[in-house]
Amino acid sequence: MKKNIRVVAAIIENDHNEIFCALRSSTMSLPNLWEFPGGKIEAGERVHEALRREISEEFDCHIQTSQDIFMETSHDYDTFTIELIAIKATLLSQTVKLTEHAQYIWLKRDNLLSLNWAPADLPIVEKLIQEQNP
Ligand SMILES: Nc1nc2c([nH]c(=O)n2[C@H]2C[C@H](O)[C@@H](COP(=O)(O)OP(=O)(O)OP(=O)(O)O)O2)c(=O)[nH]1
Repeated sequence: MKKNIRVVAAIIENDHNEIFCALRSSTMSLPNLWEFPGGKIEAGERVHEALRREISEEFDCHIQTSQDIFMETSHDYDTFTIELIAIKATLLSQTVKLTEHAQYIWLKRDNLLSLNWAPADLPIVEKLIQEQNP
């Protein structure tokens, strides 16, 4: 049976309505694909707590998370099934430092589909675009 992983990801939006997108590096799993930053929820960890920890580890910065879950989606990859939980957030820090990712970019919703996203993220991207063009 395939492994099931629970991953939490942040939809970080700035004052210009741009969203933070992160490029997985060539040495990470799902290399060279774009994602919403986050990572696996550890045993016994609360979802929001896991998200703040992952963002701090991967981008050396702090976020404020929304209480609500924006979207929960699941996707079957070849070797595992992902349950992906997306939560909106804002950046509290002035700077972001990449510790694992290859790159990041702030994009308006209209431009999100120009990136090559991890397949599990596409329903989230689509919901974000619909939010603006209901
Ligand atoms: N963080 C994140 N991971 C995603 C997204 N979409 C998606 O398919 N994934 C996949 C990529 C990875 O296979 C998995 C998350 O694992 P990870 O490697 O980023 O998490 P982690 O930092 O906890 O992992 P680890 O290296 O400590 O084992 O979920 C997304 O939007 N954000």
